Amino acid sequence: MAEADRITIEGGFAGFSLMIEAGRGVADAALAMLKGLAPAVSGDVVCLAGPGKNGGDALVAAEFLRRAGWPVVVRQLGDPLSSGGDVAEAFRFYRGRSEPITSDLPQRVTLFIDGLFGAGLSRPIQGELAEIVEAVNKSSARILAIDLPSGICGRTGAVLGTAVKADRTVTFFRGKPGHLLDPGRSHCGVLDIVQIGIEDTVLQTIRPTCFRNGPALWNDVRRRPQASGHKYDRGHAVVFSGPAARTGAARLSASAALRAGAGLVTMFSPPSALLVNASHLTAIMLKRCEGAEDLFEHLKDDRLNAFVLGPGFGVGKAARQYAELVLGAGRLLVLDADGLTSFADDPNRLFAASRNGDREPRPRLVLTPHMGEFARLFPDLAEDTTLSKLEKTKHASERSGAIVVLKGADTVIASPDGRAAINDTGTPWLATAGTGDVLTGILAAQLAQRTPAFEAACMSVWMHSRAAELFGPGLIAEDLPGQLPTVLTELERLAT
Ligand SMILES: NC(=O)C1=CN([C@@H]2O[C@H](COP(=O)(O)OP(=O)(O)OC[C@H]3O[C@@H](n4cnc5c(N)ncnc54)[C@H](OP(=O)(O)O)[C@@H]3O)[C@@H](O)[C@H]2O)[C@@H](O)CC1
Ligand SMILES: Nc1ncnc2c1ncn2[C@@H]1O[C@H](COP(=O)(O)OP(=O)(O)O)[C@@H](O)[C@H]1O
Ligand SMILES: [K+]
Repeated sequence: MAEADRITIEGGFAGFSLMIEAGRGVADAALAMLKGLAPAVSGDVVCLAGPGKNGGDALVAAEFLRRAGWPVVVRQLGDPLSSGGDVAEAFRFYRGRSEPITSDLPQRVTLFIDGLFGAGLSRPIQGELAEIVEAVNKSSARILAIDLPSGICGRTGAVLGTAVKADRTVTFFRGKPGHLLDPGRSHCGVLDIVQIGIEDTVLQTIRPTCFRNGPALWNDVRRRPQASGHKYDRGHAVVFSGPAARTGAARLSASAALRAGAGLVTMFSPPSALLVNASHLTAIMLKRCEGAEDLFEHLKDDRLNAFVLGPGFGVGKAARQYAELVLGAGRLLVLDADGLTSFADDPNRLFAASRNGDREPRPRLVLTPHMGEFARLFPDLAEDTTLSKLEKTKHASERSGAIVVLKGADTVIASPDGRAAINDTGTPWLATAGTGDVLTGILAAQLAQRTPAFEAACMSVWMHSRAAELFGPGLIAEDLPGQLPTVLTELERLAT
């Protein structure tokens, strides 16, 4: 954002014009929150203005709200005139009341506008400032944050000291990782991104590598059935089943793979589980697979192109051998759950198999850990409190040569080439047993259809979340595959 600012100002756009547009965007969002209320009988709109440009934005917004007839009070931290530049200009632009900030906040407040700190937060909020933030959070008034809720780190989403819990956050030009990564995400409330005169062309110079996940990122490379296509054109996905008492997870994955567009799906089952699998499967095929030799034979059919290993499989030697055989045969692999845990004692062995002597420049392995599984493969990264979830995932991807999907409410997807995406869609109803298994199947279907692995992973995470949103409350894992046709229909509509 600093670079976007710099290029824009260098191009002849005055810094204060950006601040005017930012303040106007904040005032518009405030007016939307105040809609239906009458200024004459409402409490004050209290603008908390910090010492930097975030405070400058607050002062500009205060002036627009004052002109719109609202009773505005500014509580100022520091001396804006001594800050100079755009902040001093904003202070002169504001024609209303201003007092130094203390923890003794006005009593009748309709709306707080939080312009204490934004991108310039440089240390934890402490002392009286922390008391002020807590008093704001406790008040029954609504809270609108400028750029970032004060106390949230824009790079990591972490709370530094304490942080404002906003109902709404207005940011400018593009979002920051801290808007999408927890706990920042939940402190933002509804996120509005407003345009303030920075041209999209600055992105050609900045070349961002981190994205908010969504169809714009991948819908044009999404593979779809061709008019004269054959089922083998859509790939043949394979899911490894666990033993007789643990077959459900693999079936969830397999049915999601079929629904998500794989042309064929086969379950490879140990002999003990053949009967129980057979009694549940129809369109999904079933093959006996007992040990490395069997798998080696099966891999001679090179139409089998994308594999899922892990859900319900069991931890141990078999998982390690199978993963190495599949990768060694040049196939695509989604490794999840027990498949990941099986490499906990020797993650480098997995990373070596992933790189396969670096013969293939494109990643063929996708790891889908939740934070617990991630910590088993990347303990140092998991422990490092200086790294954001985004940075942890990026480092893990670089180290392993695999696409890494670090799951959670704020799933992060990273590629060894440096690209990353943060997913902020979905619902908390996804936190239920088996939904991760469904994700592996959706992913295998995209890989089977030969979508590049990073885009395949981003797309699958988004489709999985969208399926949950469409189903709504009461979701269980079995419900997700049934929503995929609607998700695919929506994506078709977006593509045309
Ligand atoms: N990018 C864009 O396109 C545009 C950006 N704009 C706006 O600019 C904002 C960034 O402005 P900014 O760089 O002046 O930083 P900001 O967040 O106001 O804070 C810096 C001040 O806070 C202080 N301080 C920090 N932490 C502290 C703590 N814990 N406790 C106490 N003090 C602390 C810090 O002190 P220092 O670290 O220097 O000692 C410094 O004085 C951005 O968020 C957006 O709103 C728009 O105007 C339009 C275009
Ligand atoms: N609070 C949440 N909001 C949105 N998605 C969530 C939330 N909690 C979990 N998820 C998603 O649900 C899935 C859970 O996967 P996982 O933990 O592997 O469960 P399981 O092993 O039972 O299948 C992941 O895709 C994760 O991103
Ligand atoms: K703020």
